[in-house]
Parts: sequence; structure tokens; C-alpha cells
Amino acid sequence: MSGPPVVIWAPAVKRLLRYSDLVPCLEEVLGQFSHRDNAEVLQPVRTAVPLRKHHGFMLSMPAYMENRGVLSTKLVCFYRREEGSPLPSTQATLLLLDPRVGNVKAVMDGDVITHMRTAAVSAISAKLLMRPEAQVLTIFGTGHQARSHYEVFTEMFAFKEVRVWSRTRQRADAFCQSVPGPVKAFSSAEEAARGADVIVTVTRSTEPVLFRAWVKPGAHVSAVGACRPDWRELDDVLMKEAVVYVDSREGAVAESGDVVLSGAEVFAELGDVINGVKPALREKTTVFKSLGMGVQDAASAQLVFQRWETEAGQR
Ligand SMILES: NC(=O)C1=CN([C@@H]2O[C@H](COP(=O)(O)OP(=O)(O)OC[C@H]3O[C@@H](n4cnc5c(N)ncnc54)[C@H](O)[C@@H]3O)[C@@H](O)[C@H]2O)C=CC1
Ligand SMILES: O=C([O-])C1=[NH+]CCC1
Repeated sequence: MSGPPVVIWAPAVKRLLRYSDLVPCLEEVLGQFSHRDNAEVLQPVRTAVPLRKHHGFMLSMPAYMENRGVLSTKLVCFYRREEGSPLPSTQATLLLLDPRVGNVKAVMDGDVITHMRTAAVSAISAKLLMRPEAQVLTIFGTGHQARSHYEVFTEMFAFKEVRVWSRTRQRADAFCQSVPGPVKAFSSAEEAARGADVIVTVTRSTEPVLFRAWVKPGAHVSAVGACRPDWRELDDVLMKEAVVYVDSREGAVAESGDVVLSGAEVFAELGDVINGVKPALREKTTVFKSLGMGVQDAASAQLVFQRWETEAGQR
């Protein structure tokens, strides 16, 4: 009989996980995922259970990577909350198992992992798809994902200007005051978007908030919100005119309203670009439609657990 699982909660995950480890690790994982010809990476399309009474969904996200020896599942609930609600809009918990015997080795906070791995994957998309001379970054939204995207994008790239848009000027100003570097607050989405080289949309909107008419030709858009088949962040024209990259084709056609409702063609997975199977069309306007994957959580959880074991061995 195996012992009880260790519990690794948010402050420890935050201490143990570093973008400098996460970004190269996830780049490798995205490439492995897109090699559909081997059994190394197994990730079924996630299951979504509607929580109708509470205006939310529970996603179950299992993943197995045979060669890495990592088996995990994340349970994440997300809700449509009224603005200003004191309740969290997303809560995630991750179970890390030993694939040899099936016991749960660790129960981890999944929130920090979700914030960091999503931002790390967007940063990989920007590294692959933005123009080398990119100078202006715009972030739509001021929530958890906006913060983690700000952190990794300013750690990895030297933007000359960072902008943030929120539906209220007050929230945009509060965001600017809470981050370490200079950020310009905008109360007009159009003004924030026009002229930007990279635009990250991390809102909880269910309707388009970013329109092709505002997007500079050759810009790169990382669209992170709108993770239900009837939710949108981008308009049809942008989706149809841009070259669309995704994390998982199966996920995108099942879950992304921006892909499904616009009828846009998916050009490639990020992993195809990493594997050299599809080109990175940096000179074109590109959209990376992110939905999130169980393998990203699995690899992140393994990094946390390995560091936790190292720390425990030193105690
Ligand atoms: N692609 C992925 O892997 C993941 C995607 N997500 C999605 O990313 C989005 C942001 O997540 P969090 O930052 O954790 O949420 P959050 O609740 O912390 O922040 C949401 C932000 O969206 C803004 N917002 C809400 N309704 C809006 C509307 N109608 N128009 C414009 N802005 C609006 C809020 O003011 C807030 O700034 C969500 O849609 C979430 O489902 C979350 C985790 C992973
Ligand atoms: O991948 C993820 O964890 C999520 N995607 C959308 C909401 C949560």
C-alpha cells in the first residue's frame, strides 16, 4: 500500500515553478504532443460538465506522457461571475499519480499552474510568431491571466511599450499600479489595440472584444479567453484573415467559439511549428488560439514535484 499523497499548495507552487524552467519544458511538450504518430503523449479531449445552476463548468483534464513517466489530471471549475463578485472565477486542483501503480503522489493547487503554464505557452507563441522588431504589447483584461502574461512577456521580451485595457479605467489603473514596470492604461479597446505588435486577449468575454479593423497588419494575437464553443473574443474577419495557430486541433474544433463560429481554417498547431512541419508565418497577421491542455498541466506538475522532492531531500 502506498503512503498518502503530499499536498503542495499555492505558495509552494509559486516558489517552486519558474518561467525559466517552464518555457523550455512546455516547448518540448508541445512538440511531442503534435507528433501524433507515437503513444508517448496521450491526452483525450477534456470533458466539460455544465454547472448550470451556478453558471459554470467543471473541466476534467487527464494526460499521460509515457517517456516522462508523468500521469495527471486537473479538475478546473470556471464561472461567469458578476463584475466585482468576491467569489473566484476559476479554481483548479491537480492530481499527480505514479503511472506504475496508480497511486496519487501529490495533490497540488492548480491555480498557479494554470496561470503560469497558460502564459508560458502564449509566450512561446509570441516567440515563434511575432515579428522580431515587435515593440508594443497590449493586454486585454486585468485578471489573473493578465498578470501572469504580463510577468512572462516582460521577463522574456524587451517591449518598449506595454498597454492594458479593461472595461473600466479604474481596473486598468489598478493593474498598472500593481505591476513592477511601466504600463499605460486605456479605457478604449480600439486605442489600446491600434498600432500594437502583440495583443494578448485574456478576458472572460463571450462576445468579440478585438476586431480586425483595429489590428495592425503583421501583428500577433494570443487569444486565451473564450474557451466554450459559443464564446468569442475575436471577430469573424480577424479569424478568417489571420493565419490561425492552435495548441490542439481536436480541442480547437470542439471548444473554441472563435474557430467554430467563424469557420476559420486552422493552419497549424504550435507543436507543428516547433517540429519544423509547418512554417511560422511571422510576416502575416497571426492568431494563436489557446484553450489549455492537460499535458501542459502534467509537465508543470512534474517540475513542481521534482523541485519539491529536491527541497524535501535537503531538509
Ligand atoms: N487558454 C487557456 O489555457 C486558459 C484560458 N483561461 C481563460 O482566460 C480568461 C481569463 O481568465 P482569468 O484571468 O483567470 O479570469 P479573471 O476572472 O481573473 O479575469 C477576467 C478578466 O476579464 C474581464 N472581463 C470579464 N468580462 C468581460 C467582458 N465581457 N469584456 C471584457 N472584459 C471582460 C474582467 O474584468 C477581468 O479583467 C477566461 O476566459 C478563462 O476561462 C483560463 C485558464 C486557461
Ligand atoms: O486549460 C485550462 O485550465 C482552462 N481553460 C479554460 C478554463 C481553464
